Amino acid sequence: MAGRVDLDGNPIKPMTICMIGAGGFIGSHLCEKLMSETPHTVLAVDVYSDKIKHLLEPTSLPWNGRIQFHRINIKNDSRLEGLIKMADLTVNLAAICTPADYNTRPLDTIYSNFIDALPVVKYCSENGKRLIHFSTCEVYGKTIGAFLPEDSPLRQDPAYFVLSEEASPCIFGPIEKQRWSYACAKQLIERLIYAEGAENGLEFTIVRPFNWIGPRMDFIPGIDGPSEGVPRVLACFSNNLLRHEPLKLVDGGHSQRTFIYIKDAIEAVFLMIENPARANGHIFNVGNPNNEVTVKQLAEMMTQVYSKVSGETPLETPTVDVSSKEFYGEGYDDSDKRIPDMTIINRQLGWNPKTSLWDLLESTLTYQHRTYAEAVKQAMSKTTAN
Ligand SMILES: NC(=O)c1ccc[n+]([C@@H]2O[C@H](COP(=O)([O-])OP(=O)(O)OC[C@H]3O[C@@H](n4cnc5c(N)ncnc54)[C@H](O)[C@@H]3O)[C@@H](O)[C@H]2O)c1
Ligand SMILES: O=c1ccn([C@@H]2O[C@H](COP(=O)(O)OP(=O)(O)O[C@H]3OC[C@@H](O)[C@H](O)[C@H]3O)[C@@H](O)[C@H]2O)c(=O)[nH]1
Repeated sequence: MAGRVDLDGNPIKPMTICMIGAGGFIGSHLCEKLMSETPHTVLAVDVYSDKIKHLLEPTSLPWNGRIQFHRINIKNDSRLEGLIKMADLTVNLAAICTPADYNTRPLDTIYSNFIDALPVVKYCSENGKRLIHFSTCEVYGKTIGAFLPEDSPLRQDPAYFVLSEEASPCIFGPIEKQRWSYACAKQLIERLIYAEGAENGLEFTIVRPFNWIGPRMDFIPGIDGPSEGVPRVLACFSNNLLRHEPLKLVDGGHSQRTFIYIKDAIEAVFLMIENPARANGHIFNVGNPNNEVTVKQLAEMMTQVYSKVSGETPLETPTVDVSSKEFYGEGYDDSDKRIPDMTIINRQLGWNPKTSLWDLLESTLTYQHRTYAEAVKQAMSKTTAN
């Protein structure tokens, strides 16, 4: 840890970071790396702490005293401003961010992603504190290419699908497609933060994650989350594989995504944290353009990788099609394709992702199997006995 320098060769001073949503998937990985590799202190704010319990106890851990957990719901807790004032930097990760909620709980989604984030922005701006805010690749919505005729050669032209922070428009569906409640709320908070920067000098960085995946993402229904809950695709497919049931392809699984390993993505956030002069005032795509697949291809790959890591033979029919209405309910819609333009993050931070989709699935599914296989087996035998 001694002699750590930033990208311009300046020594990095220990800082205090108020991390809101620290108990979630991304927060837990950030906290882990901050504790093991830096001298920084974290004021970890969340309503849950299960995913960072291993960092909080026992008190003999080498970073004891550098991480404090504050069980706070930011909707209604006056302690928040004090914590932001105590810190040099606030990282805001708190949000409802699972698509199954966007069309079924649109009010909670909008409140969580816009209204609840407002005081955080205000406290940072009023107290002259730096803010790193987590937005989403969903602010781009659909690609321009999605509106071209199916057989148009322009669909192959990157100008019609690569998503660029400074050039791409944000294209959402109609209001009755409540899927876009999340993207729209995230877009508005981005605009507010940008305006605070322009009018009041707020030092900010906005992160747009493109499908970060890895261990500790979401939950396995009925094991460490509600039986009827619908997590994001990694956990949905993991659950199907653990239960030896077909993976469900929503509307045929034709949508395309680029997946990035959480550990690669965290490196990018670290560079932002420790290089304010290069990160302030910027919006960054953080993804892996080399890891693009259709959801159907993802299902096929996960089936193959899971068979390798678990030693179980895949089902003869490993996937089944399901309509989005049946799976998510009324008001669902989808992003067609998400390839991040990497120009700005390359230029400002010299960062590039490293891990291939196969490798990241292998380490992630090894973790899923080790963590959940036994519990799922027990839960299934109990259900059969009943
Ligand atoms: N994982 C991805 O690929 C991805 C993609 C795009 C955007 N993001 C954004 O990154 C952020 C973190 O995502 P994640 O994947 O870690 O999700 P997550 O659900 O695992 O983490 C969010 C955390 O915020 C906490 N939280 C929510 N509301 C809160 C409140 N009112 N008070 C206190 N804590 C609250 C939750 O308890 C949870 O621990 C979110 O803002 C999300 O929109 C993530
Ligand atoms: O079991 C499933 C689950 C999901 N899917 C499909 O898989 C794709 C990816 O679904 P995810 O649940 O991971 O969520 P999305 O990629 O659509 O959105 C995510 O992207 C960025 C973040 O802001 C959020 O974490 C989330 O909104 C979608 O096309 C979805 O319809 C399936 O085909 N089967």
